[in-house]
Amino acid sequence: MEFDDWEPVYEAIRRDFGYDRAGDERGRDRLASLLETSFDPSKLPIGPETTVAVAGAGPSLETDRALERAREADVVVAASTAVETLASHDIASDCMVTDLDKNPATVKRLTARGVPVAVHGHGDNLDAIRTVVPDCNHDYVLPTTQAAPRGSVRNFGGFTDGDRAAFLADHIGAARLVFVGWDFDDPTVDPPKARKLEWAERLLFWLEVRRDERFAVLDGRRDAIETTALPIP
Ligand SMILES: Nc1ncnc2c1ncn2[C@@H]1O[C@H](COP(=O)(O)OP(=O)(O)OP(=O)(O)O)[C@@H](O)[C@H]1O
Ligand SMILES: Nc1nc2c(c(=O)[nH]1)N=C(CO)CN2
Repeated sequence: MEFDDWEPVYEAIRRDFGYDRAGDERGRDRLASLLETSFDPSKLPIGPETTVAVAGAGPSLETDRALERAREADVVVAASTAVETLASHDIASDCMVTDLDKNPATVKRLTARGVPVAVHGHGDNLDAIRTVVPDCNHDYVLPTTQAAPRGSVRNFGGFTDGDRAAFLADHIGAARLVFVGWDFDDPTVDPPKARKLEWAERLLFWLEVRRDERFAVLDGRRDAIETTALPIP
């Protein structure tokens, strides 16, 4: 995903949530100032033959079906707390994607063990960046932004941790994406999180159109997805 393609969608998200672009750029610049280099995403074992399980943190992640599909995948890219849920079932994540708002100890531990973590900087996690990133093994931190990329900080597209995981796997050239632990209609989430999940759903729809793939997680939902903000013909 080139930033030019992402930018109009980012603008729509930013307007919807009232995020300040300058704030997101501060998040990006804080990451850039702490990290001169980035983990090279092409080192992830993802390629044209690879099925990637993109794990979200919805309650369905602990169902037998979801765990089985995560085990069957070649590679697991997990969003935020999905890493611990999978680990509690002896499933290791090959990469974590996070904006550091829930489980910083996991971020530090994974990077220390050589598991890459895509750390997202935005206008509302400046303190977390300052307190967590210096304690990570920088060789395994992949800094990301939703604003324009700069220095070591990349933008692969995506907004919530889970859909950014999907855009990252897409960028590296995954053959197939399967989604586990995705519950768009989860009644246990608060209204702001529900709105974020609405955007996540739109973004996954955009991604499947771009990839010319059909994500089963969207089956039965496509007709109701609001697509006006998406550059879909
Ligand atoms: N029902 C759900 N509840 C939470 N996350 C979900 C759900 N369904 C899908 N997801 C995906 O799982 C990701 C990880 O969720 P989690 O609640 O652990 O992290 P988070 O740090 O609050 O996420 P974010 O900061 O992106 O909102 C979400 O970003 C979202 O993309
Ligand atoms: N400025 C800003 N950007 C974000 C935020 C957020 O709370 N503020 N949350 C995200 C995923 O939860 C992704 N991006």
